[in-house]
Amino acid sequence: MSRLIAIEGIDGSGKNTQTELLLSRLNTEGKKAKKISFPCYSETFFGKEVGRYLNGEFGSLDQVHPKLAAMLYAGDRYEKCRYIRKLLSEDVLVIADRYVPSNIAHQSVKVATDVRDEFSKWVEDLEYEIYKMPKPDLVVFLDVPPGNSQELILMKEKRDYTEKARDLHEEDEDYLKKVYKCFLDLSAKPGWTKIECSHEGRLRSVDSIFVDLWETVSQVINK
Ligand SMILES: Nc1ncnc2c1ncn2[C@@H]1O[C@H](COP(=O)(O)OP(=O)(O)OP(=O)(O)O)[C@@H](O)[C@H]1O
Ligand SMILES: Cc1cn([C@H]2C[C@H](O)[C@@H](COP(=O)(O)O)O2)c(=O)[nH]c1=O
Repeated sequence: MSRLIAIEGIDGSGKNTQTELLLSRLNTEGKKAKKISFPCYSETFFGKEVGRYLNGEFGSLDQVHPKLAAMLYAGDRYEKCRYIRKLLSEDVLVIADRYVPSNIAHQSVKVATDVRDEFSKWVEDLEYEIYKMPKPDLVVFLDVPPGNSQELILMKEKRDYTEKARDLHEEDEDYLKKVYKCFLDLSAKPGWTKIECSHEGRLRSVDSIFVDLWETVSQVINK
């Protein structure tokens, strides 16, 4: 059972929370599973540079060309490519807390709408063709609207790469709204499942969201 499952969503949408629960449930069920989180801020050469980018050290959001930012994230993932391939070859289920779709959603919204598809294709070529990253078998979008996620961002623990409560991406609410819309559009594509994490404007509980996530993942791993 070689499977790569990516959990996606905007900043502060509960990806870490849900991927930890998923890993623990898979282990309880006796499945071989590992979790990997991107960016790998402290482990990889490019991950450290991503931290500097998100701390604003290379310029503001509109000063850093999205292709250059995307290349930092892609480089970080490429440094983990061999590890992921090894796990998959050993039939270990790999749960990715963010993967290539994060690069598409977060970087493509910085370019004009008429060239967004072209930009997304460029990211896919870079990651899947040039770097030969394995493609995910399932992408789950945790649908938390930006209004709900802002509170969660502020609940996060301090990060090593920044002293700020909100990093370069998180502090720009208009940008996060565009990223959210982009994820919504992507989640209609084949291979994606969307989980609605809020109801009537209120965030659902961690446990109830996990019920839906487990049902979605079970269908893929039991195929
Ligand atoms: N459904 C929920 N209800 C209430 N609090 C939640 C829920 N999901 C997550 N949280 C809390 O929100 C904060 C952010 O969650 P988490 O770190 O899982 O998000 P994330 O999507 O991984 O964030 P990021 O990608 O920006 O690092 C944490 O403090 C977590 O405990
Ligand atoms: C993997 C990846 C991430 N991003 C963006 C998404 C977030 O705004 C940050 C990472 O923050 P987190 O709190 O550590 O999740 O970076 C991106 O633009 N491209 C990517 O590939």
